[in-house]
Amino acid sequence: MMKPTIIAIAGPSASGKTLFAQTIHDELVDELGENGISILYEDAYYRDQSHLTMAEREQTNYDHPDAFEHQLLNKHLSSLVNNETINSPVYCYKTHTRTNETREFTPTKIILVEGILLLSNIELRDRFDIKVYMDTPLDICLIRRIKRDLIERSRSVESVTNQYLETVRPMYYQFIEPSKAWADIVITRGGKNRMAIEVLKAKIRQLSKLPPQH
Ligand SMILES: Nc1ncnc2c1ncn2[C@@H]1O[C@H](COP(=O)(O)OP(=O)(O)O)[C@@H](O)[C@H]1O
Ligand SMILES: O=c1ccn([C@@H]2O[C@H](COP(=O)(O)O)[C@@H](O)[C@H]2O)c(=O)[nH]1
Repeated sequence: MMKPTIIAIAGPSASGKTLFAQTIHDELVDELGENGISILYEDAYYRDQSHLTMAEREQTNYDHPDAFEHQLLNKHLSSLVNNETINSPVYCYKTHTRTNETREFTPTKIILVEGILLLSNIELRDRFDIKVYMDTPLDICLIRRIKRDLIERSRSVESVTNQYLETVRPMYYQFIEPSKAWADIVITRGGKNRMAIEVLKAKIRQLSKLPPQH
């Protein structure tokens, strides 16, 4: 099999990274066939915190690069580029730690990697063939995050807004926003930007036919 092409989709929390990646995946998966396209999540590489109490886990700064095991993600990306299967961790937002399961992840021609701090880390950055940044305004992200986290991540409005003020917003300005400078493509208006989806799909179709120029 040809060497996988790795596409990073970075940007603030609730900017639409997951929706954008999932839409591209779902609209191309049949066309690209078996081993065509898959999504890997940076969030899966949040550190295991099973040794901490729930109260301690709630104090973690999840928007600082140290919250992630980026070294393991980097090692896994290296394996995938060499067409080796990996076992990605599986993270649970409700318990704030990894589960006992892993996800067997077989390399595909196109691998979309999605996460907040992918472009802030130099080793990771070097792994990506295309770097995309979702440039959704922070107030829109906050509204979407409140709605999503209440339904999907068992949070209260108070916990989301406290976390936003204490860590999410300051870490955005310290690490995420500056990492936009590394992006090849900056996308406005979030995960439903139809033209951006079509442009990425066209590039992916082209890359799926050609051996990548590494
Ligand atoms: N352009 C958009 N319009 C409306 N809702 C959106 C849009 N983009 C994303 N969302 C919604 O906002 C929430 C956060 O999006 P998500 O893709 O999970 O963001 P991220 O992966 O960046 O954290 C989700 O509920 C998603 O469906
Ligand atoms: O245990 C956890 C782990 C992460 N978070 C928050 O999640 C977002 C990143 O995920 P997105 O899907 O990009 O929103 C990050 O901002 C963390 O604050 C968490 O709250 N708890």
